[in-house]
Amino acid sequence: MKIQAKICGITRLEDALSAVAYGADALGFVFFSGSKRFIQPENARRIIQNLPPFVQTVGLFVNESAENVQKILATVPLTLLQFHGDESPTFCQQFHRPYLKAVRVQSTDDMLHAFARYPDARAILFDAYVDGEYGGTGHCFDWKMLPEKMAGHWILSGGLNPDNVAQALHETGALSVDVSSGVEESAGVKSPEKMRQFLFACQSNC
Ligand SMILES: O=C(O)c1ccccc1N[C@@H]1O[C@H](COP(=O)(O)O)[C@@H](O)[C@H]1O
Repeated sequence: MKIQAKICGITRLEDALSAVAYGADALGFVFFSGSKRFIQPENARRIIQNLPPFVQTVGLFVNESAENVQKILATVPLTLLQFHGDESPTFCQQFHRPYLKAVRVQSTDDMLHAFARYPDARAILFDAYVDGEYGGTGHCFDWKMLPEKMAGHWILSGGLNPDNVAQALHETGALSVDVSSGVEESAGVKSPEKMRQFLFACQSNC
């Protein structure tokens, strides 16, 4: 099975085009003003307009107001929403768009409950729990916490990088991965070489 990979925290067109050239399936745009990777909606729109048509464009939100999410949706052609805060199922559903719900994992139960709580999510994304942070931390969680059987589609995230992604895929059996800080040169600036190595490791895992 082909591994699907998302590169998150895109802020520059050249990084987006490199990620796509190296085989990324999805690009993430962070609309959370508390992030070092925050992008203005107009800039995200300009980047997306220059992408080939079949690349998924993911808008990442953290406890944003519904009004602001709607405003961003009116400006930016997003194909998927990623809710990475404490959003309720009702909140996530109201936009009538496919969405991912992120869970910052502290236990196996957290993961199992997420599928029951967000039954209409396209996938549940498992990220590391870091006190006081919402994501993009570069920390892994203990992959041994992953349950034997998942109740739906899921995405492995948190602290992945070119050096550990092959091992992560091997140990967890994940079919989809998401990475942000592990393929950067500096916050919000991606490294073409790290993205190439990361995506090559994913493709070699088929
Ligand atoms: O990337 C961010 O800045 C960010 C901010 C707030 C919430 C989530 C964020 N990114 C997501 O975090 C995970 C893990 O990132 P990393 O690879 O450990 O740096 C990933 O799913 C990003 O989409």
